[in-house]
Amino acid sequence: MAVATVAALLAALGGALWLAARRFVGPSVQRLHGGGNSSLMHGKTVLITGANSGLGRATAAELLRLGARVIMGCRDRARAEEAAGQLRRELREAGGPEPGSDDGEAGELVVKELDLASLRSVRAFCQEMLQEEPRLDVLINNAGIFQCPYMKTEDGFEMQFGVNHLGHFLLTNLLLGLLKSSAPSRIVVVSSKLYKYGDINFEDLNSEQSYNKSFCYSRSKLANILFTRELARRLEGTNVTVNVLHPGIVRTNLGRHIHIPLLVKPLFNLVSWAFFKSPVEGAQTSVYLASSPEVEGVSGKYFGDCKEEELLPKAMDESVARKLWDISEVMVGLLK
Ligand SMILES: NC(=O)C1=CN([C@@H]2O[C@H](COP(=O)(O)OP(=O)(O)OC[C@H]3O[C@@H](n4cnc5c(N)ncnc54)[C@H](OP(=O)(O)O)[C@@H]3O)[C@@H](O)[C@H]2O)C=CC1
Ligand SMILES: CC1=C(/C=C/C(C)=C/C=C/C(C)=C/C=O)C(C)(C)CCC1
Repeated sequence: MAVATVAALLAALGGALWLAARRFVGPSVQRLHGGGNSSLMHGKTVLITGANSGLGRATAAELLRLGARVIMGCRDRARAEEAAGQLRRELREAGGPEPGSDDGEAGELVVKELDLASLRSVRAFCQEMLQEEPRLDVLINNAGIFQCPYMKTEDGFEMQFGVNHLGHFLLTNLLLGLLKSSAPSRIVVVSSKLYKYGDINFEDLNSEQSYNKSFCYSRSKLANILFTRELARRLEGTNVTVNVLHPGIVRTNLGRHIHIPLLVKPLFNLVSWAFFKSPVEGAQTSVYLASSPEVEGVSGKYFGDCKEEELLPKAMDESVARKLWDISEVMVGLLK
């Protein structure tokens, strides 16, 4: 018994040391696209949804560093202003471009209110964008909600499908004119590998007959991919590209609806610290698709770790993609 306890303690200690070594010895951040060019995004305006937290915040930081003017589309103004203040401080400390300096609008951060769970908010946001912004070079559909209890959006849609797919569907459609007039321009969609476990069950898109929070998340992420592929088809010849990505597993606030007993939480934190990507690491594919000359003209593709990846046949089904587009148009009121 005593031998078994000592062996278990030694194994735990060894494991902890190995994890610590893995964190501290390896490179701190891998910028997979070698993004050291601090003027790559000068003169470009980028809109990022959900930019106050996690991947969106890290994507904003990286694109600011590359000289972009970044609009943060966020549902909570106070949280967004706090994140914007931190991002401005970090940029100053890193010696990046000062807003209002000779670099013009390089490094400028603008906060605008956008609640993707409200079609009214999406419409008001887009109206403000069209009135105030002369151009939009990159739209990053990043905001997301993961495995929440059954909830409905203001317009009566199941929350994960409503925010992750429908809100972004309306947003993108209402901004397409601005993106086209700013071409060459790009749309980047943040999906997840978990799309593999989803299906588009057209007969119950609001999950009123049954609700499974994992399935509904996966379905919304499959919808992101089908949307991207159908939009790429519709945008052929316009010089507006659209690509979709999975970021890997990343240490963010996305797991806020997962209940973990208090006593087990430290173990989860240790595991995520050791094995999950940091937000900056997770943001690299978004930044790559938003800025790299390597993907100029590339459209309708799926990426992970800055490389194109294959999709399951269900994510490439053109008839499902078209049907989802048509139904989404009706759901968000673009077509009566
Ligand atoms: N983290 C991961 O391992 C993975 C993440 N992803 C995807 O990455 C994207 C970013 O998530 P991540 O950074 O991890 O998670 P976070 O929870 O840290 O960030 C999500 C962002 O989305 C915003 N958001 C949520 N609901 C709404 C809404 N109704 N209107 C506007 N904004 C909203 C949040 O705002 P607020 O702070 O106000 O809640 C927050 O800014 C998501 O699309 C997610 O599905 C995909 C695969 C893996
Ligand atoms: C680590 C960790 C958590 C787990 C989060 C997870 C497991 C999120 C996974 C998200 C994925 C994989 C999304 C894919 O699209 C909790 C529960 C918040 C508690 C604190 C530490």
